Amino acid sequence: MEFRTYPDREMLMIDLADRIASELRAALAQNGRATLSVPGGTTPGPIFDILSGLDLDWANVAVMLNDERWVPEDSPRSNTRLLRERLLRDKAAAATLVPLYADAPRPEDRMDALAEGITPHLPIDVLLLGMGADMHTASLFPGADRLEEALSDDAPILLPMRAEAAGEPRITLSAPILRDAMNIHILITGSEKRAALERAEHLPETEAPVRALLKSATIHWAD
Ligand SMILES: O=C1O[C@H](COP(=O)(O)O)[C@@H](O)[C@H](O)[C@H]1O
Repeated sequence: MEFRTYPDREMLMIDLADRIASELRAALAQNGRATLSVPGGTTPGPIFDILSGLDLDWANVAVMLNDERWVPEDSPRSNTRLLRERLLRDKAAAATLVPLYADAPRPEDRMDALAEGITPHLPIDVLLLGMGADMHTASLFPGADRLEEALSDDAPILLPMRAEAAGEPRITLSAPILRDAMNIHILITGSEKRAALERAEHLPETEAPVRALLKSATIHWAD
């Protein structure tokens, strides 16, 4: 694990967006297409704003979420909504969104169809992860009902996930799919998350799910 500290959040967002763009360009040069997988939540918005204006062959980039809250797209809780509003606009409007939500009462009702849509876009070229202060990443929450299954090496691509801290039901990429990504970045801000990440290194994955991704990740932090 590599830990990068930035003088402030603005520098972090500019630098990391630039690094993500370079990695996407390298994947495009090598394969003619690239897959970018990103978190939702409150932290990555500024990176999305920067990326959306960068010159890149976006028409050959597939963008997907690491996880989604099972809420319709007009909900303020929808990660897909965040993606559409902050990333898939301007130059990045040409990218293809690989959906992680479909209109159905439960994630289980659409799991297979959504996984089928993801398969052609694997492995992920560039993975950006967030982390909660409870050490969850994607929707791999401590204490979640299907966490052990999602952490196992033979986990399916996608799993439904329910946890008290999660609020609504979730859908998430599993740990092996996330771990298979060519480039892995974890974006965290503030002292609480930094302390949580340092704790995670010494805890089992069931208590600190982010640990499942730490080995090959670069952590990007600013206060
Ligand atoms: O619920 C979620 O939380 C994490 C962390 O979000 P943040 O608001 O603390 O930045 C996020 O990475 C994940 O994608 C999201 O669904």
